[in-house]
Amino acid sequence: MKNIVLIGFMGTGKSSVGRLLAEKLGYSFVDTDTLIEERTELSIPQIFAESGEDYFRQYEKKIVKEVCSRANIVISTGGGVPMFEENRLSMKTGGNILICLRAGIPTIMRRTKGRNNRPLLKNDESKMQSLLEKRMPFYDQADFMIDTDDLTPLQIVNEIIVYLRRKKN
Ligand SMILES: Nc1ncnc2c1ncn2[C@@H]1O[C@H](COP(=O)(O)OP(=O)(O)O)[C@@H](O)[C@H]1O
Ligand SMILES: O=C(O)C1=C[C@@H](OP(=O)(O)O)[C@@H](O)[C@H](O)C1
Ligand SMILES: [Mg+2]
Repeated sequence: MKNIVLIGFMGTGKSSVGRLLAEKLGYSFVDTDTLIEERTELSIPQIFAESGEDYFRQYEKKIVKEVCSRANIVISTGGGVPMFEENRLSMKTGGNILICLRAGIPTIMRRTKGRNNRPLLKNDESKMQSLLEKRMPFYDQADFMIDTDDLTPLQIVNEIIVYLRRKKN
């Protein structure tokens, strides 16, 4: 069976929704950031600080390729993953289903405020807006998109399950 891959900007809920979706579907769950942290034994901010973003992106590409070639897993990606052609190819391999979670800037600010685990998020609304705009065309390549502003993680999971059932029939 194919994998279900969640993409989207930071704070849209990929990690939390992915875990819950996997539970509901009886699939395994992999979060690419968590796997990178486990393999390197470093936190994401430590990797950025010690080795730089380019090193992180190379490592991320290897991890994305590896997990996307597996089966029956829900994969939550980091927000930068769809920006790279190599990752887009890895994610589409074997007919994986790509689901994009969306949220507006106020929601993203609210959900990520007070956390310092995202080195690219500087609590600057206009920078966030321009990064989101730059990335939007790549997020839009997903098979299915959900606006998460007014939904709980459980409601989002239910919407995804309805979509998957409809797609199957
Ligand atoms: N639909 C939602 N409603 C309210 N809070 C949410 C929702 N989705 C995620 N969150 C919260 O927002 C924060 C960021 O979510 P996370 O899953 O880490 O996002 P991402 O992996 O996309 O960066 C977490 O504290 C999470 O509990
Ligand atoms: O958008 C990005 O470039 C990033 C998003 C983060 O993951 P989340 O989207 O899960 O926050 C993490 O991979 C890293 O901080 C870089
Ligand atoms: Mg995440």
